[in-house]
Amino acid sequence: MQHQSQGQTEIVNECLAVIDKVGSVDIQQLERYGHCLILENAYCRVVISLFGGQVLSYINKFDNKERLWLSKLAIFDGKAPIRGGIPICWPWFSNHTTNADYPSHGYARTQMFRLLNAQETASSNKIHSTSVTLVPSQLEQYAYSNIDMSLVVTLSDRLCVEIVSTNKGCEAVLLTQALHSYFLVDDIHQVHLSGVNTPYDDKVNATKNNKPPDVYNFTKEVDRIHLFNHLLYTHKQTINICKTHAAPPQNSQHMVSQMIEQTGHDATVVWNPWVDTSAAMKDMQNNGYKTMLCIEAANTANAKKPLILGPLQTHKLSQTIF
Ligand SMILES: O=P(O)(O)OC[C@H]1O[C@H](O)[C@H](O)[C@@H](O)[C@@H]1O
Repeated sequence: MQHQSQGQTEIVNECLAVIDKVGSVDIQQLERYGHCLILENAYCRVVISLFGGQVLSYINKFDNKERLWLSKLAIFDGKAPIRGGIPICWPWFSNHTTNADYPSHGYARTQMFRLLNAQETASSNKIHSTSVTLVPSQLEQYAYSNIDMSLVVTLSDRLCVEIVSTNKGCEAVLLTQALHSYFLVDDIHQVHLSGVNTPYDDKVNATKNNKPPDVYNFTKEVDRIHLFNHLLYTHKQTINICKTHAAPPQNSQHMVSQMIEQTGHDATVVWNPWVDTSAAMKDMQNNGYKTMLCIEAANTANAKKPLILGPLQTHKLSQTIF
């Protein structure tokens, strides 16, 4: 359990004031996770840790199944990044491009977030949605103070997570980032992906521009950055995680177990650490890799033309999970 500092008490009190009249949002101190926002409506329930603004659980009441994987050995000490759910990698993805001493995947995932706003709206199809806007509590670190970031989590009959970044300075800034979602799967050996079909850079063997697989299944460690050429960031990509029933072969049947949509990205990262890398991670069980698959909406430095945020420009990166 996290130790509660004075800063945290302020953050929690602020949350209470913001959600005062919003019935579908609650704040609770959960046994293992610490302070979390809970959004619940007739269709779905989501749990968001104030540490890292990280979604930890998302259940769609359509089938009452958990969609996200959270490591049984995840560390909740208020310092280390939490292994699982939807970590927010911002304002850089992977290693920092110029400073090797900076932490991997940025600093948003290891700080407390404040709740700025919570609201309920009825949309045209009568599905009520609840939306919360969170912001990192400390933006001044690592010379990124000129970029404002907010995290907008919207729950309707689906979950949408969006990172909104605005450059309020007068110099252009390279922005790399990811919604590093860990999806829960029954058995990675019986999973294949559809909709991820652009060439990829392979971080496992450091090769570039590899042809995407015809049948995207999993038999070894995978750490791939699939790149797009579009530069307008308006392209909506639909990805399906499918369950493969391969026996007997003549009756092969593929079932979609998870649909994901993403926009604002120039890459989709697909990661499964497999046996050895799982075993080497202290916050992952040895067999943890069997029930997880990361599908990440990302902007990466691998892009032909990486995302440069000009003065007063805003960029939105989003992932919707059904
Ligand atoms: O262990 P973390 O810092 O959370 O990173 C976990 C993984 O994130 C991404 O998917 C990267 O492509 C991987 O190379 C990395 O191992």
